[in-house]
Amino acid sequence: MRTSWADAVAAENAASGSSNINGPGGAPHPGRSSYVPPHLRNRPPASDPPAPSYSGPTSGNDRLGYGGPTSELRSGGFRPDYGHQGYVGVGGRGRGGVGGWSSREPAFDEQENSGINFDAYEDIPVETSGENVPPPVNTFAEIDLGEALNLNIRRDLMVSAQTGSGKTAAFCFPIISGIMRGQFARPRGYRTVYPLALILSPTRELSIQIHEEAKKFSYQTGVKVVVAYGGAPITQQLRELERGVDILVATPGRLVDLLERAKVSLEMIRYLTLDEADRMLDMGFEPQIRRIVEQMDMPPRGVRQTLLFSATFPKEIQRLASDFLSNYIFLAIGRVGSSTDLIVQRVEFVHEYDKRSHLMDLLHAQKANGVHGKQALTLVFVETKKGADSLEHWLYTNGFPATTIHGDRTQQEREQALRSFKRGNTPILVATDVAARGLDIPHVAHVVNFDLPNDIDDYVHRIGRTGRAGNTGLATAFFNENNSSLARPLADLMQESNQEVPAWLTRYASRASYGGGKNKRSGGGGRFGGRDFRRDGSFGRSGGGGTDYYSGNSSGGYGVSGGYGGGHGPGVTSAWD
Ligand SMILES: Nc1ncnc2c1ncn2[C@@H]1O[C@H](COP(=O)(O)OP(=O)(O)OP(=O)(O)O)[C@@H](O)[C@H]1O
Repeated sequence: MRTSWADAVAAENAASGSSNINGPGGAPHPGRSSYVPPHLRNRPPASDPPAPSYSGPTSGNDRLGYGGPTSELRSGGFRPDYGHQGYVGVGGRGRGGVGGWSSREPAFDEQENSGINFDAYEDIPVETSGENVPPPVNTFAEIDLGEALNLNIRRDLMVSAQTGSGKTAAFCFPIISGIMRGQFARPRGYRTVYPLALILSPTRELSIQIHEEAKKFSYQTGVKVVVAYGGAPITQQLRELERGVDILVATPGRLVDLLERAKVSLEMIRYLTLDEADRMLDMGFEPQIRRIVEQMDMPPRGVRQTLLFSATFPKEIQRLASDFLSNYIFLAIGRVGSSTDLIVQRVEFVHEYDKRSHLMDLLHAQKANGVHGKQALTLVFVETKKGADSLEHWLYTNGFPATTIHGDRTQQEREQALRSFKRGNTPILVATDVAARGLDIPHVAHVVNFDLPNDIDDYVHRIGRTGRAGNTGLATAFFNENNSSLARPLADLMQESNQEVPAWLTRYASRASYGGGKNKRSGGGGRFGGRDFRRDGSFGRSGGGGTDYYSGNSSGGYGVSGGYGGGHGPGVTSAWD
């Protein structure tokens, strides 16, 4: 029988009687040698990367802090003869000081997360706003399935909850419960089906995942869940629909197709959920969403119940979203990487031409420190589809089994890539932003932002692929001059999440302070978890006068050049499908 990486780690943990080999407060494995990247050998500990005032690969602007001659790095590929002398940390900016993994950092050999840290839940701040907010429920046991749930599901909801906190269950439970309790007399169409609930999500893989979760939750309830998404044969999906559907999970494009063919009617929709709602209402999806919600036969707001969920909720998007909601409650739960410290974030200064060798160094270190030399599941985000293919190829030829997921691959290839990654067959997944949101992949130990996104919210979602459900994770970002516009929001986010912000990033951030752009944040004391825009008195429907957290202007110009969610300059292929 094949054993996956995760199984191997679990077995090792069981054998050692510990689920946390080198976790917080734990000591590194005695006797386990560690890999030293070539450019760090015989070098003093890391120092600061170049000050932002320099530009170009001059000697003063070089990665001296990373150990010297870049020519060595540029030519550096996989060299199996490297000695193992104790890894001192690429970039060496761990929270425990210079070099090495600090005792608070999740080590790479901590590949299997240590189980859910339930204590951390107590530290997660929860805020609500809106009228007549129902009292909170702290445990499932205390739920009065009658009154409390009925009250909870009577109101519309906009939820901003940190990644991996369990939003899927949060919107599925009331829907399933409501369907079970309701008496719905549905029309009998010859070829048309009338679902009671619609869950829309921005990617096919996320729809598949929500469908799987919703099916588990509705097991033995009689509630039928069907999924419809693009890139897969529609005939099979139609067959499933014809067998009956209560909850339809769909991507917008395929749903529009089904509506146009009159295969689905939204007339009986009682529950509408937009997962990753901010993404669903940005430039890319908004027209399709408006068409589905406002121009077909869906009951109006106030008649249906509408639930919007995401980890991020820019104010301009909240304003758009309020068109779909009626007298709603805003609920903010936690902040990404917040006081619970689940995701350790590192940012390293890496020139464009050094990125590959730098990644290779990280992967070697990870492998050397890993269990039985196995690679921890690592998700590497890049900007473009072409970039994803090319990096995957390069990794593969350098001895690291990798696969890739992006919009130019067939749906079959995409699903196969995800499966292979989850099983540890190809423990490195090179991805565009198509994998940034919602995907719940157990055991992702490390997220690498090989190319940083242009938008801080995309960064938040990407790093959220690790550190899920109370587990710990590590996120490393490669930063260089091309990412200057992200310096300030990144520094703010890291500071807010109690991460160590490198001095050079702070310098970049202070230079970028007056740069404007959609990453500009208003006022002090940022709130990355989201804040109800209705509480900002100046934020009117007309869009005048308010300082938008993102747009930096008051003309409602969200999604200016580059566009939210894609954020690509002219001539660059969109990473989204
Ligand atoms: N009460 C719970 N106890 C234990 N695990 C849970 C609980 N609720 C959810 N989970 C698990 O936590 C993981 C993350 O949940 P989910 O995918 O719904 O997160 P999310 O908040 O939607 O994240 P994202 O913002 O990335 O979409 C899942 O594996 C889920 O099964």
